[in-house]
Amino acid sequence: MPVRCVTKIASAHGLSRKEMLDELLFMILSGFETAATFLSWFTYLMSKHPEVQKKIKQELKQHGISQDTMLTPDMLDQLVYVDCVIKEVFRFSPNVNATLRTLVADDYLGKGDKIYHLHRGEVVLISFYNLHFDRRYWIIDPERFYPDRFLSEDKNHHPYALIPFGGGHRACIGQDLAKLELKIIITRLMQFITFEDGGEDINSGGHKQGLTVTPKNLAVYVQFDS
Ligand code: HEM
Repeated sequence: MPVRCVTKIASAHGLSRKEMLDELLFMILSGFETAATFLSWFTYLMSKHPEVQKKIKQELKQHGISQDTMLTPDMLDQLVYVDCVIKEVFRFSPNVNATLRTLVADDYLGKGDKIYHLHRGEVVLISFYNLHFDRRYWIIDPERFYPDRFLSEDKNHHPYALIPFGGGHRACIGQDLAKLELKIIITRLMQFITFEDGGEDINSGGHKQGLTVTPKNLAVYVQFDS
C-alpha cells in the first residue's frame, strides 16, 4: 500500500480512517528507517574505534552488567558513556542531514555588513551536518570521532550545534523513544559481541544518500565475546 504523507488539516469530523492509517504508516516508516541507519553508522564507527567498544564494555562491567543480566531502566540510566557514544554517532554521521522551514514573517540573519534579508514565504534549509561540524561551536576538533567530548570540553555545547532530531515545535516526535530503543540495542549488542574492521577496501564508509544518509561501504567481522 503506498504511503502518503497527510498534510490536509483535519476536517470538523477529525481524521478519516484512511488518514489515520497514513499517519500510522508514516510513524512506522520514520521510526524504522532512521533507527536502522543509526545502527549502520554505529556498527561502522565501532569497527573503526575498538577503544570506544572497550570503554562501553568497561562501563557495563563497572555496573555489574554481564551477558546474563536483564537490562532495567535504572541500569540504563547509569550508562553515561553509552549516552555519549549515541550523541557522538548522531553528531558525526547525521542520519537525516537537514530540515526545511518556510518563513512566516520577514527576518534578518547575520551581522555587520553581512546581513541577509529573508522574506516571508521563502524556504530555508537548515543543515544539521554543517552545524555538527562547525568549528565555532566545538572545542575538540569536530572532525574527530570522540564520544568523551561530551564528558569534557564539549559538555556544555551550544544546544543547536547538535540537532539530529531537528528543533522547535516541529522537532521529531519520536526522539525519546528512538534514544531509548537505540540505547537498549547498543547495550545488548555490547554485552555479547565486538565489531572488527573488515578491511579498508570493503569497509571504507563514505555516504549514500537515500531517504536517510547511510554508509556506502560497510563490512565488519562480528566477534562473539566469550
Ligand atoms: C534515529 C531515530 C530518528 C531520527 C534521527 C529522526 C529524525 C527526525 C527529524 C530530523 C525530523 C524533522 C524535525 C524537524 O524538522 O525539526 C523528524 C520528524 C519526525 N519524526 Fe523522527 N527521527 C527518528 C525516529 C523517529 C521515531 C521512532 C518516530 C515515531 C515513533 C519518529 C516520528 C517522526 C515524526 C512523526 C516526525 C514529524 C514531526 C512533525 O513534523 O511535527 N521519528 N524526525
